[in-house]
Amino acid sequence: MTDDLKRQAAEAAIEFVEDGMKLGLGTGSTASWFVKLLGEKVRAGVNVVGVPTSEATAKLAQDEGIALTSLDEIDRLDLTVDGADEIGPDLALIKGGGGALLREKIVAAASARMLVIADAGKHVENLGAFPLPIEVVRFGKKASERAVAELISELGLSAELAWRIRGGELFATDEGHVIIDASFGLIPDPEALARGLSEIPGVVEHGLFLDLAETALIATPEGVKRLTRA
Ligand SMILES: O=C[C@H](O)[C@H](O)[C@H](O)COP(=O)(O)O
Repeated sequence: MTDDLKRQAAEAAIEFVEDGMKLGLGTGSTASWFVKLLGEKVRAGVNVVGVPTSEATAKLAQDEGIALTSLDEIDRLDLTVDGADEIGPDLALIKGGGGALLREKIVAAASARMLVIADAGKHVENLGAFPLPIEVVRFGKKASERAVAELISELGLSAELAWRIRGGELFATDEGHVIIDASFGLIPDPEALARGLSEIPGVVEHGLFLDLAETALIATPEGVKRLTRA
């Protein structure tokens, strides 16, 4: 059921693709549907070029026969289509459940437009039930963790911090960094938290995507809802 909804959101996003576009290609199970459907469009003759937001998406796009480039080769992307872990008020997002947040944010910021696609379960009244990914460099990672904890307490919040582990090892992002997952339950002021996290030297990026998504396509059992940021 959820997978069906993810596919429906991706199908709706395909309608935004025009011949000649430079596209940011998101990461995750929902964005993968978009990449697969884009592959069908390419095989049907539509000419696009993509910038993938992860090694996994690069591999999938290559398998689908989608031409790829990098942000070093082009000036600007027309459109980025990506999934999210949570979509809150004003299309504020939590992303990074798959660890691709850094490249995803760079690609979204280089795009004229970011379109986020999701099943209805991701649409929330307030951000924070999904643990917020915070990407830190390996050097001094314990000091970075302490700085994150201090910031959280200065902001009057509380959160459980956990290093992301996969296969018994610290999870490594495509850029070789590690991730702290911060379980807040509720993030009452995402802007203040985002600002504070960005000021910590060892924090490379965090999963709060604020003022980036312009449109959301949310697939519900009653059809795909389109939300636009005011
Ligand atoms: O790092 C991963 C990305 O931010 C994903 O877009 C996000 O986790 C949503 O993934 P999914 O569509 O698999 O739920």
